[in-house]
Order: sequence, then C-alpha cells, then structure tokens
Amino acid sequence: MTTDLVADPVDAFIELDRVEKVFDVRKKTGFLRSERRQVRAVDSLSFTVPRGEMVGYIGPNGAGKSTTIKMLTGILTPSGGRLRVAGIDPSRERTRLARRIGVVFGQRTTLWWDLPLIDSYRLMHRMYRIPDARYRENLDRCVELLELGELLDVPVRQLSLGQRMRGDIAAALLHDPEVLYLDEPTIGLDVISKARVRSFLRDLNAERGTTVLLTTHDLTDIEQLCRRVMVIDHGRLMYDGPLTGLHEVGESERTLVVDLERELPPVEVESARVVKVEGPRQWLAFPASASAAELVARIAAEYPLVDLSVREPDIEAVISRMYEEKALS
Ligand SMILES: Nc1ncnc2c1ncn2[C@@H]1O[C@H](COP(=O)(O)OP(=O)(O)OP(=O)(O)O)[C@@H](O)[C@H]1O
Repeated sequence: MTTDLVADPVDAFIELDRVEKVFDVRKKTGFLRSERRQVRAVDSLSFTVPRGEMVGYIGPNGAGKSTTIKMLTGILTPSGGRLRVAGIDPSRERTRLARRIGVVFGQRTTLWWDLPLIDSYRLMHRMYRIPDARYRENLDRCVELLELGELLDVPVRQLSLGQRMRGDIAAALLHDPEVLYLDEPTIGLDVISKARVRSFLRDLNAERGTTVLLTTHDLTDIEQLCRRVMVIDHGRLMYDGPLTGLHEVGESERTLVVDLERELPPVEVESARVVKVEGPRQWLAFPASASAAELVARIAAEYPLVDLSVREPDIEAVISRMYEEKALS
C-alpha cells in the first residue's frame, strides 16, 4: 500500500525509497559469551510526503517510528535504500539540513534545564545563526500564539509539562524550518494544553505551509490535524491513507462513559453494548464511525444521565483490530 515515488523534489519533500535500518545487537548468553543478532528496525520502507502536508506517522511500540525520524534528521544512517529531505541526503549533509528542519521530542527537551526559557532561545539564535530580524519575528509570533510571555524568564525546570512543550515547539521553529518532526507532542498534556498545541500546529501548517510529520499515540491529534496517516509495524508500511479508512479497516470502537443518577442495570441501547459497570458509572462500546451525539440522545431519553465523556480508541487497539481483519480476509 505504499505510494509511488514522485521524482520532483519540490513536490516530494520527504522521499524514502526502500529504506532499511538494521541494528547489530549483542546479547549476553553466558559469562564471557555473547551472541550477535540483527534487528531490522526499518524494512524496505517507501513513502513520499509532498511539501506542506501534515501526516500522521503511527504504529505500536518498537515499530520503527523513532528510527525513521532519526534517519530523516541525519542522526542515523540508513543501512540501505534512498532517503531525501528537501533534496538533501540527511546523513551526508546533516548540518545543512538542520537549518531546514525542526524536531520536537515530547519526552525530551532541547532546552537548557537550568536557564530561563529566553536564554535557550538566545543560544539557539546564535547557534543556528538566525538573522536578527527573522529571529525577532519568529520569537514574537511564537510567544504570542503559544502564550509564552510570562514564561520567558522562568527556568525550564520550573515549567509544567505543557508549558515546557510549548517552549520546545517554539525552540524548534525559531529558524523557520520547512519541515517539523513531532514525536508525541501532546503526551501527558491536559485537555486545554493539547487543544492549544493542536490549534497552533494547524495555523502553522495553514499559514506557513510547514510540512509536518507527526508521531503520536493519541488518535485525536491525528483526527484534528492530519488528513493522511501512515501506519508502520515491524519497520514496514502497513497502511497509507485517510484516518477514516483506518477506522474502517480496523473497525475500531469508541467508548462512551456515562454517569447515571444512581446504580442501574446495564443500559440497553441500539448500536452500543455495555462493557463495564462500576456503581452509577457505565462504559459503552460503540462503532467509531457512529455518531456519539445520537447515541447520547438515545440514552438521555430513557436514562437519568448526569455526566458523560467519549474515549477514543488507542492506536494499539486500532492497529491490532486492523491485523485481525486482515488475517480473517
Ligand atoms: N540503537 C539501537 N540499537 C539496537 N536496536 C535498536 C536501536 N534503536 C532502536 N532499536 C530497535 O529497533 C526497533 C524499532 O525501534 P524504534 O525506537 O524505532 O520504535 P518506535 O516505533 O519509535 O517505538 P516507540 O513507540 O516505543 O518509541 C525496536 O525493536 C528497537 O528495539
């Protein structure tokens, strides 16, 4: 299900053609003995991303996502195949490429832990040799849109996770990158911080045409930001298309959590089934493609509803269902 390579580097901003990454791993098997083993982290991976596209890149743990991103930044060299970003071979011209890409790793920070946020930005200004006017303009824009004004003088270690993440996103954008790799940018954030980060990314993509490759375990990130999603597992591309298609392939389910006025027998309603009951709280599974609003209306008409929330299926659940479907077909 891979897309064909597009020859024009302007159109195909990111190009992978049968890219491989094999790690040599030594495993201790005795006191002085060890065994050599090869791990094929990325296996004949081909895809292209046109300039300006925002693509979800998802897969279970150990699927090869980080390895792909590390090859796209030039940190790792592919064992085989051809890889280009903006026409540049990342591992050969890492420094030249660094001026054109931005990277945000949700679980790690590129900021200096003990320094106030603004000092990290000043250091990056010099490190990347960003022209003064451009630095000012980008900083002002990020400070405004990511609401960083009051945080600039705070040492990074004192920032909350959501504040630090916004700080990291700004850091990745100070040099105007044409492409942004985001690895779990909303992990651990509360609902409001997630919404703020997503809205910023949407605007960035729309206004500046920044190409974005987004790795996440949160399907809502993908749903709200990406029209296209690529699923990778065991280093191979398993799916490349719209998120709706993935739902259909995976026949995934969402969960409606309802709080009733009191403890009641399991709710009986068309197109959903109760999967768990705990006192007045009940969990109902329903098809991801069905309307949550209609289901809620049906329940509210017959049951004393106090509160509710909808939970999206996690990526692992969607993917494992996708495999089950494939195995049956
Ligand atoms: N430096 C390395 N040396 C040996 N094996 C590695 C190395 N880096 C990754 N691997 C292996 O390659 C495979 C892919 O790992 P990778 O980190 O790319 O997965 P991932 O999809 O990013 O996973 P996660 O969602 O858990 O971050 C795994 O089996 C991993 O153990």
